[in-house]
Amino acid sequence: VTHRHKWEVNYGYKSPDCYKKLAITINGESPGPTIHAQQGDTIVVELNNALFSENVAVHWHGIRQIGTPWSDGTEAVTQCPIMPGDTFIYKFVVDKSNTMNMQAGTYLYHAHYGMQLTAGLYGFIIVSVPDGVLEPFVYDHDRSIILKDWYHASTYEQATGLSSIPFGWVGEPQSLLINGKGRFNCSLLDSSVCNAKNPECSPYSLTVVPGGRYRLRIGSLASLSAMSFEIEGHNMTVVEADGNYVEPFETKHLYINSGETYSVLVKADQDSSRNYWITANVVGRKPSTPTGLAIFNYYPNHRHKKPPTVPTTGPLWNDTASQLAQSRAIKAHHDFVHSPPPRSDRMIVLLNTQNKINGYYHWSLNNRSLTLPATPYLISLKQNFNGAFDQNPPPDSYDVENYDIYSVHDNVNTTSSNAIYSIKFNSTVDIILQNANSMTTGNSETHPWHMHGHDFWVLGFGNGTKFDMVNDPKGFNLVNPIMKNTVPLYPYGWTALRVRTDNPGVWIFHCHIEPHLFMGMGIVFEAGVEKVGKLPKSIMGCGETKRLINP
Ligand SMILES: O=C1O[C@H]([C@@H](O)CO)C(O)=C1O
Repeated sequence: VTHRHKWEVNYGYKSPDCYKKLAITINGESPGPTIHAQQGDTIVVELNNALFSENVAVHWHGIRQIGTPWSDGTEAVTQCPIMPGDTFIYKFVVDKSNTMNMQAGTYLYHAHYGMQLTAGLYGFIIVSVPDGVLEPFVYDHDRSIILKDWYHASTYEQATGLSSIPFGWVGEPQSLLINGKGRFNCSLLDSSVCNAKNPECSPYSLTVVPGGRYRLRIGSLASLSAMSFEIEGHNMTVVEADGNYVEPFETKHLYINSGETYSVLVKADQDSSRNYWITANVVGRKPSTPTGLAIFNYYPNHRHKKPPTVPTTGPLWNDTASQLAQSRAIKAHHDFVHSPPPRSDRMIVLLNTQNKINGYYHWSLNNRSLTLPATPYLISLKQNFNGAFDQNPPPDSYDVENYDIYSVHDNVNTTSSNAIYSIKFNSTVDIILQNANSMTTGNSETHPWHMHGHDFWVLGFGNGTKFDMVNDPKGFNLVNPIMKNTVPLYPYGWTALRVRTDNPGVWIFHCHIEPHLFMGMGIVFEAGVEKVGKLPKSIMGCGETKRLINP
């Protein structure tokens, strides 16, 4: 089955939290329309860029693009950006089987150009199982909630601040949006700018029937904030993470980072004469954003009847131990374990640092801060445009013995680079993400890392630098690790991943905090690019690819 969508991407004034702001919309909406499909279906999105002054590209987050690496939607990596006025057709399967698993589940889409995710270009992709296939859990109703943090400053000002001297950090968001709705305190502002009576910012209300069993799909496309999510008085049973079935576990708070999706089961089994708060709170960074609010509405109470209670503020923002405990509790469902290969062919250790290059703030991996080339890597590699990017590969590790991750370093050897890793096709690679102190004394931040084109096994998390995969594999879960596409790296800690490079193409692996990616926090790798079929002309038109279209 093929699902065809026509999207017009355009500017629009939106007031999701009552404050009127210039946003980037799809067919007039932010969040954009949800894409629904069954596993194995084909999605076609005909995207017209109606932004008169900027390019666009859209990434299908969690969809592996097996056989269609040019549809990954990553500007400068897999395609030239879509220019103003142009129409581009994305076409891909959700999800073709590879050697390991099929992927029914919960996915996302969002802009992958500049900071257009922050401007509001985001939404859900929901892939259901084929008819007759059973999932390892039951529910009566399927609902979804997308989380976002929201800024009032324009993303152009933010991007300019990030790339200026003095550095202008984006700061904490003004609001948290639940299904595109939040509430900013308008009392000090003119009603033409901030109107508390605007129906656009009435809270999202999820109506449930008493006794009903709900599958709630929760995804976050925050620009910055990790959040804890809670439904007052109701426990949640986690059953899916990033499109993979989880050994069920119960929790009161769900921690969710940007780029992650979860499905939880919730039973509407509480006192049905009232409504309950749904809350989202910032964790991982010191919050200065009010709680995001929505209503868990028991039918037949009025949808907007206020719960009689004070909204929950969630767990302490800096209770890293409980966030780590939840990450560790996520295991593959016992009937859906895809065991990782017992050993790897290569290990890449990535030291995450914040540093300055020529006075500008950057984020770097092993002293390389990613800059993107004018010609997309996928095309350069297929066409042997060797001059299009730096041909010296970045380092596989850093000075593990001597680098003190607990102190501030100048990292004076750091450079901006568009070099990439070349990894053997169909090999097994371990990636150790190693956190460190930022440029602020006593501070290390949480970074959600997202990989394109692959799910990886999450082998383990720890504090400090003692990951020691070779000598102490005891600390790693090789029995029932969950596969994910996005995983957190906690302050002063490490996260260990294993991945099979079984998807020919060029892929980015990056921090999903949009300003951090903007500041260079990612790596690009190539595997099996010689196996990629003929590239469509539609991805070309920029940099050195101009001569391919007009020889
Ligand atoms: O990249 C960042 O910069 C600021 C701060 O470190 C410097 O202002 C911050 O909190 C980040 O996450």
